[in-house]
Amino acid sequence: MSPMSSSPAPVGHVPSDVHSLGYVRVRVTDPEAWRRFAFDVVGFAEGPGARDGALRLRMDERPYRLELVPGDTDQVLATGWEVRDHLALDRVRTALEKHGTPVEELDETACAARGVQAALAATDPGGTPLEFFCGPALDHSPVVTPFAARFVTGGLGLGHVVVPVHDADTVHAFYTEVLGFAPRGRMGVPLPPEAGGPLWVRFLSTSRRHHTLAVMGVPATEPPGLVHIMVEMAALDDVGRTLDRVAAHGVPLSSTLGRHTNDKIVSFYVRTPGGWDLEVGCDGLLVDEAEYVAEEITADSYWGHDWSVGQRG
Ligand SMILES: Cc1ccc(O)c(O)c1CC[C@@H]1C(=O)CC[C@]2(C)C(=O)CC[C@@H]12
Ligand SMILES: [Fe+2]
Repeated sequence: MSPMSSSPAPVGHVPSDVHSLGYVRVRVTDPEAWRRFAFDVVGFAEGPGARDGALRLRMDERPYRLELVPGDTDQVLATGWEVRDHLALDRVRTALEKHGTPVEELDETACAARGVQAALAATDPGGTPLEFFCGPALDHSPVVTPFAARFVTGGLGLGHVVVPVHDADTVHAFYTEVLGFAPRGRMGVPLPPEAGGPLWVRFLSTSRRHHTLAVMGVPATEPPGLVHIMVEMAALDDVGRTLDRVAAHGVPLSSTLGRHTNDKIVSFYVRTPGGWDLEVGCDGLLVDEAEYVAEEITADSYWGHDWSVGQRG
């Protein structure tokens, strides 16, 4: 490009080497319950290439976006952050090392098991296990989901993940200052007076998706280390039909349908067999970074999202 040409930064550009939430790997104690939940209730496609009894939930041209590994705890194994290429992966490694975060390079076997060219493993200051990877091997066969729902992924990644953290400020600083995530605002969740001040949820992203990560400040973290994972479907009818199947199968809801005030997503939350929630949504906002400022939302939703449904017997 000639030095005279001034091409504006693309709308929504966040200057981070982290491109998107590429995958999440979770250990699960009940793979059979997960099989029914994933394929008969939610309607993921089954992805190819799973090893050792793992389940691969496919949403798009990736062999999986969620990988469920059988084991004796329900626990997040890795949030998998995708970078553009091996050069970006090197820069991420340098940034982590400079910050003093130990980084481990995944060997060829581990990369082959994940279907990626190269990957690093680290742990964030809140204790969430991280992987950074580049070069995902694609599956070009048609994405045939059981109920014909289509998922919104692509450059926006799989959706978002919310993790519980003890020290939200330190974790927020790690993602913003070390990894270049853009702050996308916060919300204070009121607690009963005896519990002290509000519980803060802070939102972050590397793309036009309003948030790909949120950290929820809690007094103490414990497994599964996940509050929820959000997946976005292409149409309200996909979400509505999924809600019908949740009811038909008697799977417990954690929250009714509603529209969030920050990412504008219309979603509901359903309890997974892993003891954390899956948020199924549609109609997410595409942030224009040129216009955006980090805001504080003072209600989680414009309407709906009745969380008391999850507390009922
Ligand atoms: C507030 C909000 C905006 C966008 C989202 O995608 C989203 O998941 C939320 C809700 C975050 C948060 C939660 O996940 C656990 C239960 C919480 C703390 C509530 O009880 C209200 C806000 C909820
Ligand atoms: Fe969410």
